[in-house]
Amino acid sequence: MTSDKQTAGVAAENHVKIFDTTLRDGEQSPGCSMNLEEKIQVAEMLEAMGVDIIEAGFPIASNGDFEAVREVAARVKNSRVAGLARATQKDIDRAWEALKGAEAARIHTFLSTSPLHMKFKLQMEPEAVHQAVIDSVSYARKLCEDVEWSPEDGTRTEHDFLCRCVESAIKAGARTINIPDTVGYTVPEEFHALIAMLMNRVPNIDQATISVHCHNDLGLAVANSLAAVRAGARQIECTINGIGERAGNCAMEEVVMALRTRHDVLPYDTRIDTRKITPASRLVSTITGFSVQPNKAIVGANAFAHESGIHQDGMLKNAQTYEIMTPESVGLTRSTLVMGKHSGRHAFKSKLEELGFRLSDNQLQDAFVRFKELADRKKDVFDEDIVALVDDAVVRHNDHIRFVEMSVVCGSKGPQSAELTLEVEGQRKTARAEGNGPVDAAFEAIRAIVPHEAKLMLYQVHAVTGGTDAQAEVTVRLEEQGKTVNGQGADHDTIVASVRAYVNGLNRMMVKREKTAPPVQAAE
Ligand SMILES: CC(=O)SCCNC(=O)CCNC(=O)[C@H](O)C(C)(C)COP(=O)(O)OP(=O)(O)OC[C@H]1O[C@@H](n2cnc3c(N)ncnc32)[C@H](O)[C@@H]1OP(=O)(O)O
Ligand SMILES: CC(C)C(=O)C(=O)O
Ligand SMILES: [Mg+2]
Repeated sequence: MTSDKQTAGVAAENHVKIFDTTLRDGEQSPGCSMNLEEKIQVAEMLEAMGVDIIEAGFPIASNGDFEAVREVAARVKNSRVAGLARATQKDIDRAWEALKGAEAARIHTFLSTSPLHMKFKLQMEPEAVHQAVIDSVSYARKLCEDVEWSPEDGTRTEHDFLCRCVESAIKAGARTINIPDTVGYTVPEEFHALIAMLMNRVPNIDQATISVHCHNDLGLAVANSLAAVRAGARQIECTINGIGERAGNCAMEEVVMALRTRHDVLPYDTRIDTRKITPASRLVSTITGFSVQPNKAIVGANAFAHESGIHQDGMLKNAQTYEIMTPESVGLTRSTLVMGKHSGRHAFKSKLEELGFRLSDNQLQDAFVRFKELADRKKDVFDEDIVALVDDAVVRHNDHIRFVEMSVVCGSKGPQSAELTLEVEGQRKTARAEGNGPVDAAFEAIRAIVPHEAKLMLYQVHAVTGGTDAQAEVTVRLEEQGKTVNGQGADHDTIVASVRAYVNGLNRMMVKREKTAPPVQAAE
């Protein structure tokens, strides 16, 4: 390990460390999967935002997770990189193996402490759990100077036992004690009291930073995290767009903007460059296929939109009448370049930068070709069109299966049919199929070209802008042997967008199959 960084040890009085777990808990969202390249893109964005600690994955879980943690650890220089491990030597060894190349690393080890989890899940007596906490933290500390320990299901743990485990974990060398509300059960007053209780009762608590990790099952993850900070917590675990297990985790954009906007009553600072919030949200939504609900705080499409007359009147007179923060403060810039069929590559690139995208040359080229095609067909090309189109180009990068062309016969007479050409591992294949409507026929044609077991669980169409020439954005969810993935596609033709989305889902399923291949077992 290299030198101690600002992120190790006890936090400065009013500084709240941001521990982002988009790449670990976020990736545990049903339907979510990121490949290595995508994880690196997200990690680089998090580093650029000023995230203190990036939890890059759970290295024992799969070879894909191990490689992702190792690559992120090797590349990221300005944030600490953490890897998750259960309370076993093989998990901790595997995490350290992935992390040891990092400029600043953290092993995050956890063990359930609630009666319910100990009895039914771990099938361990409390004494054995307590001993395992000491053993796992001590072992991790032999490898890495920065160790975080979490009592899983902390908010449903008996207080005496929680205090005892926390004290022992600190004695064993944990520098951060993270209190997870694993099932999103607590409420702000109760969580505040729990953190205050730990601050008062655990004798060596001042040797560690208290962290919190809140889930959103009751929609309280952000409120609970803020209550904990008021009680003395100085690290918040969160994810971009609040993605994560079940209803998700505390949303980074919300908690950071709450601290910034209400600094008068919450006088705590983070290192986050809030102008990177919108691009980060877009990147994560594109990569995971999880669209952001329009009324989502901070990053939803409507978060800064004003439609009713009285509000618009107020906004024209003084924006503060209806805006408690500026769109610019979260990186939402008002458009300066109007795009159309006469726009060139330079303007397109500038527009993408204005919208917060950073594309490789190949992605830029793909997106530009599609932009020109769209501009030829569509009178007004809005920012939303460009976002949808670029999302599509980014998503499709490195695909094994690619859409080439398609024609459909549809209408009320039937039978509806589709003739589709895909490129599979570089080879063109064509199939014709009939179906119950053109989308069904097109999906049948995909199944004929790429036979697979996955079932279509969800099919959703959304118009990117108004007007009959609007682009369609389609989301599908596929399920195969209990594993789910989301696929997204955009096109001015709804059926083509549907095929793009389905093909994207199949590509993601291939990544998921690779990632869930049995992990290489480290020696016990
Ligand atoms: C609250 C959270 O977010 S925890 C993190 C959740 N994330 C994940 O689970 C990531 C994906 N998971 C996986 O890939 C797999 O579950 C693996 C590779 C981690 C483990 O796979 P398997 O060895 O097949 O075990 P499986 O998942 O079926 O069961 C979990 C085992 O870990 C044990 N376990 C759970 N938590 C812990 C812990 N913190 N420390 C030690 N053991 C634990 C369980 O008791 C169970 O043990 P058992 O097999 O003796 O009954
Ligand atoms: C691993 C732990 C911190 C977790 O994700 C949870 O308890 O929710
Ligand atoms: Mg969690």
